Amino acid sequence: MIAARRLDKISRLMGSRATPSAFLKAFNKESLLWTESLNPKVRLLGNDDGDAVRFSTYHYSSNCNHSPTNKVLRNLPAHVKIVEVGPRDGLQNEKEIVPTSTKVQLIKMLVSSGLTVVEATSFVSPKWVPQLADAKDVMDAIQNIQGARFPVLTPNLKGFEAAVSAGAKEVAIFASASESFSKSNINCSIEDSLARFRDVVSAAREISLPVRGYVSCVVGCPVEGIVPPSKVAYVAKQLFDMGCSEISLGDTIGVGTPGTVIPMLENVMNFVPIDNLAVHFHDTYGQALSNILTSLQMGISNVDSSVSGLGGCPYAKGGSGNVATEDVVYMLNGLGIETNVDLEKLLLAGDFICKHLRRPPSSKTAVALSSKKANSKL
Ligand SMILES: CC(C)(COP(=O)([O-])OP(=O)([O-])OC[C@H]1O[C@@H](n2cnc3c(N)ncnc32)[C@H](O)[C@@H]1OP(=O)([O-])[O-])[C@@H](O)C(=O)NCCC(=O)NCCSC(=O)C[C@@](C)(O)CC(=O)[O-]
Repeated sequence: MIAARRLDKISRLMGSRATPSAFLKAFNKESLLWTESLNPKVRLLGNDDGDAVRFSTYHYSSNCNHSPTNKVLRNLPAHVKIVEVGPRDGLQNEKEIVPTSTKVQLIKMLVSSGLTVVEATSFVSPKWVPQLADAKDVMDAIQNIQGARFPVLTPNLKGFEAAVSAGAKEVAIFASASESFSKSNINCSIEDSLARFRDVVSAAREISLPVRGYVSCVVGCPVEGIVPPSKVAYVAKQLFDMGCSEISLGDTIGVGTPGTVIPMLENVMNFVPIDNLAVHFHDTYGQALSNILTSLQMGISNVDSSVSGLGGCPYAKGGSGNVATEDVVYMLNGLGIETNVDLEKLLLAGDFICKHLRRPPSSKTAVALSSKKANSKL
């Protein structure tokens, strides 16, 4: 039986989202096992028959709709927030510059499918990313669209000020866990970028604007190869400590598998509360959905994706598009996880932009449904 004093301490630690090491320090294995059985928000990781048992505090949704008897599914969140990045991450990498009116129509269709966060554009140098040079015009045209938030990327104060005067209500800054990628993407070192971002976050704070922080190259870098999880955790912590409300962890070149994603997430979770984390997977090796499922099982409930799998960073050679939003929604529907997204309407948005780009829709879901339709006509 655990004494009342100890119980009180356990609940205080849980309330404060204590790190696993704090739990380890404060309690013995028995009390943790006991706590786990009472509260699904605390979970043991690894085997528990040695001295070096690893513990982790995962914060799960309390109203999860899965049967607690299913060990694989019981820890999944009941709801996932999808951050649609197609109009920004998707279109920044297209050779052809998409007209503003097409971008705006795409955003409208995405919102009408039920997506509540649509990253609209970037206020970056038009010399670096000419595809998004019409950022102000896009923002002007979407001002009156209801039902969604439209964050935009801002690499520095110049971009932040332009975004705010164009009506942005939410911005995102983007750092990298790889020194080489930081230089090629934003032309400065990681430390210099963090100093710039502090200025952006403090300017945003003054006008109560939420700031999202990206960390790129969280498992691999096109130049440096493997990126150590501790570097990712360092940059994520810096962004969180400076005031970012959500940290999106980007596998920019899509090389991750659950084998590399799990240790990376474990490291980051030691410093950033899980509710403030999002995952952003590119699908170069077809691993994005397994990485997302793994992340959900670890307690993440914010997922970035791009309609029809558009995307890629012009400064990340070898990377391919993001995971397709249609495929994420299909998987989440299958798992009984709410997204509030209407898959049919989302497919229409994918079809719309792919027609414009003169290519067939490339989400697996769109391909499967169109061949099903074709077969049913035979
Ligand atoms: C950061 C800079 C600007 C530095 O670029 P720089 O050349 O080092 O900047 P600078 O301060 O020396 O300025 C050079 C020129 O750019 C102008 N400038 C300076 N800032 C801005 C601005 N905000 N908006 C418009 N113009 C700007 C500035 O006024 C000047 O104009 P000039 O005097 O030559 O006419 C540049 O490197 C840049 O714009 N990089 C953006 C690259 C980018 O957008 N990459 C893709 C997004 S990141 C990504 O996709 C990854 C992510 C987020 O999806 C996650 C993942 O997948 O992992």
